Amino acid sequence: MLVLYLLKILDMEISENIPTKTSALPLMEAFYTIQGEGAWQGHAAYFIRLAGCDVGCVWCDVKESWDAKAHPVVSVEAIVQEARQYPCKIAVITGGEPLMYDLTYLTEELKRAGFRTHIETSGVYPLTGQWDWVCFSPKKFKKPHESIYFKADELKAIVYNPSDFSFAESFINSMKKNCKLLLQPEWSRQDKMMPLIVEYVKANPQWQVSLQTHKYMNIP
Ligand SMILES: C[S@@+](CC[C@H](N)C(=O)[O-])C[C@H]1O[C@@H](n2cnc3c(N)ncnc32)[C@H](O)[C@@H]1O
Ligand SMILES: Nc1nc2[nH]cc(C(=O)O)c2c(=O)[nH]1
Ligand code: SF4
Ligand SMILES: [Mg+2]
Repeated sequence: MLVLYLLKILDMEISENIPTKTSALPLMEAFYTIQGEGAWQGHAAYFIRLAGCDVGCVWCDVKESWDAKAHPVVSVEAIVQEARQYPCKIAVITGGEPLMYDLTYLTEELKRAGFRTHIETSGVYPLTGQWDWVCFSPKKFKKPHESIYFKADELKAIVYNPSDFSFAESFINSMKKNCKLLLQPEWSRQDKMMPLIVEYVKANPQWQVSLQTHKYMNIP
C-alpha cells in the first residue's frame, strides 16, 4: 500500500515536470524551395530542418545536422511566423531526425497557419504530430519504431548497394495498402545503382523511381 502511494506521488511529480508541449526546437535551417524527392516532387514547399540525429547513415547528405547543440533553439511561433511569408501551402519537416522531438505543437501551429504538414523521417522514434503526408525512409543503421508503419504514405528506400532491394522489400508487408513504394539512388552511387533500379522497377512495377531532383536543379 505504502509502495503504491509513493509510486503515485513520484508519478505526479514526474508528470508535473514534463512540459505539455514542445514550444521550441533546435533548427539547422529553413528554406523555401521545390520538394525534390518522392511523391510530392516538383511542388513548392517550405522546408524546416530540425537539428539532431543519432541514426548515423554513412552516406547522409546533411551530416552537419547531427549535432543538435551546434544549432540554435527557435520557438515554434518564430518558425511558423517565418514560414507564413511564403506563398506555398506545404511545410516539410525534415532534419536531422525530426521525430527526436514531440512535433504536436509545431504541426498544430503550422496547420493553424494553413499549411499542409509533411515529414521526412527514418521512423526510428515514435510518430508525434498531425501529418498530411509521412515519408518513411528506413535505414539499416537503426531499426524503425513500429508506430511508423501504419502511418507512412510513402516508403522511400535508398539504394546504396544491391542488397538494399531486399531490405526495401522487407517492409512492404507492414505498410498500409495504398502506401507509395519508391526507390531512390544514394547520390554518390547514382551511376552504379541507376541501371539496377531501372531494371528492378521494370520487373517489379509496384515500385517507382525517386530522384533527388533538387540536386540536378542546383537548388537547396
Ligand atoms: C537527410 S534525411 C532527413 C530526414 C530523416 N532523418 C530521414 O533520413 O528520413 C532526408 C532524406 O534524404 C535521404 N538521403 C539522405 N542522404 C542521401 C543520399 N546521400 N542520397 C540519397 N538520399 C539521401 C534520406 O533517406 C531521407 O529520405
Ligand atoms: N529540395 C529539396 N527536397 C528535399 N526533399 C527531401 C529533402 C530532405 O533533405 O529532407 C530535401 C531537400 O533537402 N531539398
Ligand atoms: S537518419 Fe536521416 S539525417 Fe539521420 S543520418 Fe540518416 S539520412 Fe542523415
Ligand atoms: Mg536533402
